[in-house]
Amino acid sequence: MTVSPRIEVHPDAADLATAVAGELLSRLADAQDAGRVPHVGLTGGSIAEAIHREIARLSPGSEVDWTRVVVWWGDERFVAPDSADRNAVDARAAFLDALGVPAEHVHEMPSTADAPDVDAAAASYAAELREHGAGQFEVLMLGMGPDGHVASLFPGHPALDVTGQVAVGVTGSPKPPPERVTLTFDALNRSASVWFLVSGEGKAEAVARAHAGTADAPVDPHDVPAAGVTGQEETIWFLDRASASLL
Ligand SMILES: O=C1O[C@H](COP(=O)(O)O)[C@@H](O)[C@H](O)[C@H]1O
Repeated sequence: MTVSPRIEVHPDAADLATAVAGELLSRLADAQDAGRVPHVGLTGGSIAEAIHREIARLSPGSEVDWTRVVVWWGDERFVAPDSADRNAVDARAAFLDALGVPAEHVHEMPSTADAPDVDAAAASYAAELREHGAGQFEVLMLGMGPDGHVASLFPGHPALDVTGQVAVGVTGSPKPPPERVTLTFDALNRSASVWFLVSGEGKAEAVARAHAGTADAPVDPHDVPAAGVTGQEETIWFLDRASASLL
């Protein structure tokens, strides 16, 4: 069953970051109360960085036990492990290290130090994920680029058509760096909750295009890849006013 996406608009990027961080802490605490060890999918990008800082700030006032949280990524740049281009480098610096998430619970995608090429990196991450439910995260957070890309699935790119795989290597990404690893649509669509995190006027047109579909004429994910991802139980688009301005 597909559940209709919900749109939540916040005044600006700072409010959006605070709201998402607060909601995530509350979901994680609820999951732990219910006896689960929540698995969360992280993303990169400008608004994600602000959210990570808010998670670190708000966490001490929450009930979340970070030793019982497991983190994964929806996509990653295939570069050196300590490169500032890595999505994981920001997340580690902003909150994972400070909050004491155990190293064995932090599942980074392979870097150039871990795998010979993007295909090997994708195969290795897929195997790791398959041991843990192949991407059935409690919450999967995703950014969206101004071109509508999600994770590292870019409009018109062959990776969009990969099925029956959990992860795929990407070469020739239109946004640098060119080599990346991304979860496929199959895997991105397995999570209970999918949260899109989108801010800024530069994303307004892509947001409007992602939501322009109808039952008879759905948006083609080849044009707007973000439109091809939904959660099993909920899909929430967390927007600021600027990114929602063309809805
Ligand atoms: O390249 C990427 O871009 C998107 C969005 O980034 P933003 O800076 O435009 O917010 C991000 O979601 C993705 O994880 C990342 O690899």
